[in-house]
Amino acid sequence: MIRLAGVSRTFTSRDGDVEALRDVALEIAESQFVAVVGRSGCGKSTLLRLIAGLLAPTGGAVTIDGAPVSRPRPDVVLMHQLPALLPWRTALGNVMLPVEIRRLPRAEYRARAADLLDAVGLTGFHQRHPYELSGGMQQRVALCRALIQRPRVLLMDEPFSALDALTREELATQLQAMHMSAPATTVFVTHSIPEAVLLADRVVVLSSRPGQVRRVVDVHLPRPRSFGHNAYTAQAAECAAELHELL
Ligand SMILES: Nc1ncnc2c1ncn2[C@@H]1O[C@H](COP(=O)(O)OP(=O)(O)OP(=O)(O)O)[C@@H](O)[C@H]1O
Repeated sequence: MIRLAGVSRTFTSRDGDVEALRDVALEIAESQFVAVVGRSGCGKSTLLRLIAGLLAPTGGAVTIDGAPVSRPRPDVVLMHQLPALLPWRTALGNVMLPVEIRRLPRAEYRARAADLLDAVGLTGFHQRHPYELSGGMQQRVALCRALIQRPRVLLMDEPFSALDALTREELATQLQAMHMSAPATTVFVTHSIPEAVLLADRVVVLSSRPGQVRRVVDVHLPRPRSFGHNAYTAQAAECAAELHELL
C-alpha cells in the first residue's frame, strides 16, 4: 500500500547540506503496523513527513496505492509528540475538529467521538477543557482526534514520549486494542524498543544519519501483547535484544 522506492531527502541550509535520508526502500502492506526506530537525527520524522506529503523527496518516490504522494491526503493523518489541542474547545470539541473542517455529518461523528473518548478511558471528561486534563489525558484526546475520520494511514511521531512511563504503557496498550479492532496502516516512530515490540508487525531500524534501512525485524508475537510477564516474555525479550544490538 505505502511504497518508498529509493527515497532520499537532503536539506539545504546556509551552513551547507544535511543529508537526512538516503536511498530508503520500504513497502508497507494495508493494515500493517510498522515501528521505526533509530538514533536521534537519523531522519525518522523526515520519513513520516515524506509519507504525509508535507515534504517532497529529493530522490526516489513515495506512493500510496500506486499514486505518488505530492500533498497531504485526507485519509492520511499525522499525530505528533504534543497534543496541540485548541484550549477553548472541550475534549469532545477537539475530537470533532477534523469533522467540522471537512464538513462531515456531525451527528454521526459525534457518537463516534464519544465512543472513542470512552475507549481511551475518558468517560466523564468529554466536556472538560484541555487545562482541566493531565498531559496523558490530552494525548488521549489527540489520539481520538487522529482516529475520528477512520484514516487509512496513521503516522505517529513519538506520540507517547512526553508522558510518564506508566501512562505511556497504558496508551500503547489502548492503541494496540484500537488497532486490533479497526486496523489503520500505521507507521509509528519511537525511541522505545519495548513499545515497538508491543505494537509492531515489523520494526524498521534506521542507521545513523543519513538514515538508511539497516534491518527490518519481524515481530511474530500473538496479540494482544502485554508489557507484563506472560507466556511470550522470553520471545519478546529476544526480539528487543536484537533491536538493541542493531541500534
Ligand atoms: N527543515 C529542515 N531543514 C534543515 N534540516 C532539517 C530539516 N528537517 C530536518 N532536518 C535535519 O535532518 C536530520 C533528520 O531530522 P529528523 O527530525 O527527521 O530526525 P529524527 O530521527 O526524527 O530525530 P529525533 O529522533 O531527534 O526526533 C537532522 O539532522 C535535522 O537537523
